[in-house]
Amino acid sequence: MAEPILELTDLRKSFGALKATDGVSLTLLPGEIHALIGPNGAGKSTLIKQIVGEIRPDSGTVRFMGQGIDALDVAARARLGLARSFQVSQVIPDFTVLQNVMLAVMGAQGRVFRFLRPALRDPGLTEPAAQHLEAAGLAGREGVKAAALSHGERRKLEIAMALALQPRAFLLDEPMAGMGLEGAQQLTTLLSDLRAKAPILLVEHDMDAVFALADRISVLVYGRLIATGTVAEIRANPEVQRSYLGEEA
Ligand SMILES: Nc1ncnc2c1ncn2[C@@H]1O[C@H](COP(=O)(O)OP(=O)(O)OP(=O)(O)O)[C@@H](O)[C@H]1O
Repeated sequence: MAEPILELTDLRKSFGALKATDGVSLTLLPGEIHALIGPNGAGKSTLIKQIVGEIRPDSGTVRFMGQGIDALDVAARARLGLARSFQVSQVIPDFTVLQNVMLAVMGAQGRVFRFLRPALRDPGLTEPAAQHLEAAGLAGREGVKAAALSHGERRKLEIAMALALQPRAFLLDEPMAGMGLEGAQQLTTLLSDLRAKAPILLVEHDMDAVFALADRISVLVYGRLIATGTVAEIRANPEVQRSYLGEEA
């Protein structure tokens, strides 16, 4: 089997008496979408925060691209290529779509410009930014102010900005939240293509999207993984049915 891009081993995190993460081990393999599902309060966000470095686990390890990253802070993990999207958004509403992605490229290149205006004409920024916009399905919208984008287009802009980091893994926290049916379908297609660039750990409540996209699904309940498997395996798992899917499956 291919080496995992991301590997969690026996992670544990308690808040007082509450075990928010209770011995979680999982892998994210090259090219896959691995969905993490579970009821509200199961500990999905707490797990993501331990991966990106916002919360220190009480015990257990996180390895990324074959390297232990437990000692690294959020910025150092991001520089290694761990891209988290959709929860914290740094889109600048008054800047155009292209300019927003250019700023992301600038940040990723670690370049510092004395004056912003000439920098925003620099082909070293415009060209990669235009490519990321195309990959995110926003070609033709470069000159529009970010504030004027629809909700779905804004998600695409966030994907383009995440692509600027040249990520080795995407951590996506509820990308479908607030999307209409059509927007959710478009985003599903986009995410499906995105896995070729980097594998995706997808936290999502929209089960249509999860079943359409996931190569594997892990189910978290009260901080514990109760199952990991393919869509068919998870749908057929009686414990998952009882604990989470219920009538949705
Ligand atoms: N900083 C904190 N201090 C104390 N308790 C916390 C803290 N963060 C999370 N919790 C608790 O840990 C548990 C897991 O929360 P978490 O937000 O990770 O769940 P979740 O699966 O992401 O939920 P949702 O699907 O609603 O976003 C919850 O009971 C929550 O109240």
